[in-house]
Amino acid sequence: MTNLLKKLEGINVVPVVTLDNAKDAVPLAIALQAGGINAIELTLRTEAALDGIRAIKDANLGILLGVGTVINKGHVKACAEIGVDFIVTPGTTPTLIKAIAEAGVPAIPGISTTGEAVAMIEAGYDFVKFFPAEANGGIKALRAIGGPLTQLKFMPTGGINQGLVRSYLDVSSVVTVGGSWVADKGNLADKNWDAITENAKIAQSL
Ligand SMILES: O=C[C@H](O)COP(=O)(O)O
Ligand SMILES: CC(=O)C(=O)O
Repeated sequence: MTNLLKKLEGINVVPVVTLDNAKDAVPLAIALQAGGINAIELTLRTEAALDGIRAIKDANLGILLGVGTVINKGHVKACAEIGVDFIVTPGTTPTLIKAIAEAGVPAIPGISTTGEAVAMIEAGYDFVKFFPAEANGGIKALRAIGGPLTQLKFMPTGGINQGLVRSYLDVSSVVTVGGSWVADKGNLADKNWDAITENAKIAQSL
């Protein structure tokens, strides 16, 4: 997983996006890249998601292509077939982690407790998602969970906004944070790519 971690270092925020229209995927990815963010996490929460993910893959933009809300074997298989760069899970079960291992796709498994974090260390991971970060106690909880687990790096996600990013990035175990505000629903619906580029620039400057 170290490779993936290295690729995400220096990216302040991985935009988490739930697409309603697959046709928006490529212009969105280009808008993020124009703002200096070379990664995206598209969630598998809509019908449009897989077509959007395929469109970004086929466009060969060089953006780090992540897929979120991966919660079953079918999702993992689809990600492996498309050849995405990484999988993100909101939470992780033994069945799911086995499917991910068998598919051989890099992943950032979601955890919210110390026990789950230890289970991911057991499974061979050194980089996990802390989700839902703010609802789970935010930075205070993240520091407490990570305290004894010095080998673990984190991508906190959930409830993190522009004002909170810097304080998360200042935690030494945090590599990057996930958040939906960079490519928010309003700007996506309006196809306001310039506004999304501007949000990305701001996120990268924090
Ligand atoms: O499900 C929530 C997303 O992963 C992150 O969204 P949020 O940044 O709006 O909390
Ligand atoms: C929350 C998130 O990033 C996911 O659904 O995987």
